[in-house]
Amino acid sequence: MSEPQARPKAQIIAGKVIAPQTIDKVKAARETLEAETGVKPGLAVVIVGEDPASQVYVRNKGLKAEECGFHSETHRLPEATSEAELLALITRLNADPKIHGILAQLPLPKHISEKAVIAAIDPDKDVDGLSPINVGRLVSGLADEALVSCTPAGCLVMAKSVTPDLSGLNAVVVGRSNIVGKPVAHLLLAENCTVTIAHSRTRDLPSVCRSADILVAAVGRAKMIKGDWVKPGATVIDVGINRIPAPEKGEGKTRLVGDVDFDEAAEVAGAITPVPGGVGLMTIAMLMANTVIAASRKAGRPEIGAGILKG
Ligand SMILES: Nc1nc2c(c(=O)[nH]1)N[C@@H](CN(C=O)c1ccc(C(=O)N[C@@H](CCC(=O)O)C(=O)O)cc1)CN2
Ligand SMILES: [Mg+2]
Repeated sequence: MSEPQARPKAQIIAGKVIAPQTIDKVKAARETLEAETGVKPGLAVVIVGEDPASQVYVRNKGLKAEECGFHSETHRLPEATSEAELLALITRLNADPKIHGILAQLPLPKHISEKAVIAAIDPDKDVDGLSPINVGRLVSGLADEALVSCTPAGCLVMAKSVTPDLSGLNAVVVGRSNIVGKPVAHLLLAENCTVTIAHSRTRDLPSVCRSADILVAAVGRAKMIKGDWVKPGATVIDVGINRIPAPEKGEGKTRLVGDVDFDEAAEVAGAITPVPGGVGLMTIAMLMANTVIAASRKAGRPEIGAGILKG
């Protein structure tokens, strides 16, 4: 009898491959929408203050919107902007027919309520999918009306790139944040997965994780999920972005790692997203998708935007 073959290492679900595929679909849908209705999707990004990382994300969102052929506006407001001034801008953008998507880059300065700002955005223009109305639509299964937040939506695209039909699979989501854990759990439920949301009080977390065909890690704790927590052949989606010391790169240097111990998990999983270069790269692609989805609904042609997330 021949020796059994060593199991190959996990397939890498690469954001640098899947995000451009999503952007290609966005561009095609934008072209169809404009050719058939004359509507050009418009995205308004609002940033308050000088946070350097936020500046980079906002610049990348504007550049990507231009690359997709959108009308793109970036509103840069000083740190001292009052909540009332920001709300007045949101009101103007809500009423502007050129604008189909509005987002306020987070975090906002401490003197401004993020909750109040997000709630002020017209839910049909809330391309971050963070408003209570859009969360409610998602939970109620109103997929045709909801705008789904970008990181959870990106997780789903990545999981479906490996297993297009998730129906009946066991999904475990580690983390119960409003921004990732809860929405990703509802997206998986809508795909007919059997979903468990695990969190800091979950008993025997390793064995709960080992029950997962789809394991989503969104806790914000570096390398918490070990290789022997992963079911052989499972798909692992790592949402964590944690900066840790990297003395091997030199004194004071750091590197990014996920919530999953990648080297261990990749020996066991069937497929896994890396950090960096995984889910993070999908966030801006899904924002572009949501902008076309919002514009095509407004133009009375929802199927054009909906096509981006099919097949
Ligand atoms: N209004 C919003 N604010 C914020 C969001 C958001 O979705 N909407 N998310 C983050 C910031 N963000 C986009 O805004 C974002 C974060 C990370 C990445 C990304 O590509 N990460 C890379 C690693 C990048 C690195 O090397 O530092 C990766 O994971 O590979 C994109 C967008 C908070 N604010
Ligand atoms: Mg605040």
